[in-house]
Amino acid sequence: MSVYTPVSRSELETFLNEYPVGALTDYAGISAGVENTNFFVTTTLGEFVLTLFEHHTPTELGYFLALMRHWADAGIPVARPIPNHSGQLLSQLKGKPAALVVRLNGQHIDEPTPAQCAELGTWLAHMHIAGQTFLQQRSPDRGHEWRVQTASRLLPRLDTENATLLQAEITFQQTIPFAQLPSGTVHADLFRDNVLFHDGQVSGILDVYFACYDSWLYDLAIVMNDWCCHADGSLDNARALACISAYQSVRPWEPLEQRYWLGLLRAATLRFWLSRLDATLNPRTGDMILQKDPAEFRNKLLHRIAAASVSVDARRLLCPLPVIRVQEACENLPAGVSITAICTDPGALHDIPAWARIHGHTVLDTRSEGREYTIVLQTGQAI
Ligand SMILES: Nc1ncnc2c1ncn2[C@@H]1O[C@H](COP(=O)(O)OP(=O)(O)OP(=O)(O)O)[C@@H](O)[C@H]1O
Ligand SMILES: N[C@@H](CCO)C(=O)O
Repeated sequence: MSVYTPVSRSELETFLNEYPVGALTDYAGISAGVENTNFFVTTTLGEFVLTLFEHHTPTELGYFLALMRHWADAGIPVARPIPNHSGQLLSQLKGKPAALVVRLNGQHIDEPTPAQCAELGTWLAHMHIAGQTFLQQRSPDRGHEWRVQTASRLLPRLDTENATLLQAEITFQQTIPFAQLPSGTVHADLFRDNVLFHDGQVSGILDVYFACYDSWLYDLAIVMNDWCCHADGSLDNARALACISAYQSVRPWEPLEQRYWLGLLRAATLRFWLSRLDATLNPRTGDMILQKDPAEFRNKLLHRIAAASVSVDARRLLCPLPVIRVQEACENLPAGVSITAICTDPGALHDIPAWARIHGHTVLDTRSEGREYTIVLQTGQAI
């Protein structure tokens, strides 16, 4: 992260006196990350990471530290928190809640291979399964409700193009039944900068501070959008397939997950577009603040939308064919695909939406321009 709260050497020495970690030899602020203040700490007995939590409550932190211990006990390579002399995992420094964890070996990977994406997909599925025996639950702090509220707060500050995109995406997101999707404890922020690799294996899963109870596949979508993309934001099929297959070899998807996968990929891009936009428009103060680019996720969202779009051009066909053409085009489509039907028959403005509603799809827009009629639908279930 960025260092929001500076810590002097003598303050750190006093803090470390409460831990069985020996005497301080060196420490340095970590510039990666955006949420908390982190330091690498070297003592006479080992290497550690000190985190000062910038906005979480002690209750939430109790959840995160207990989860780290739970996942570590289950063999997941997360950093194990160190108890102080009183047996507490959570302490205080500079008036902020603070914790000391073991520093893990390994390096971040900028350009993962399909094999590394598969390795990560496997670990993510194991984390989801291990999470089933973790009995505490925490609501998502960047979940659907947050996305809707944040969008409405930021919309007036966006230019027309971005505002139109954001508004349309929020409308689409309302069609996803988030509460019905198979859910459990998820990491919710498993980007490349939160994973360490050593000798081709995952050696560290870091930064569980967005972990919560949410849709498992949304967690995989977050991974996919960071690990399996080309520079332009489009998905790299080889990496995406490797990651999904490895995940499913441990935990196969349920039918509802198959159906809403495309929508969850979009939800996961929207989440990070919004959080980065928010951080840009409402910056926090501190030293070494790292600001991540919102446009990266706006572009990813555009690619996910385009990948989930079908256009039906029925302009040369006669009434009542537009509905049949839409039906044909939609055959076997999963939910979350947007269908734009263009026709010259004014009856299509009524017939296509009526057909769509019967089949559980959502009509996003109907408009007419001269003698051309456009209907935009969102599939809500396999047709
Ligand atoms: N236990 C650890 N072992 C090794 N390196 C670590 C450890 N914890 C953190 N780091 C390093 O510090 C960086 C920042 O940590 P972390 O991701 O937890 O910060 P954050 O501010 O919460 O970040 P984010 O922006 O990802 O939410 C990591 O990317 C990693 O390089
Ligand atoms: N991983 C996030 C930052 C922390 O939530 C991002 O890249 O925007």
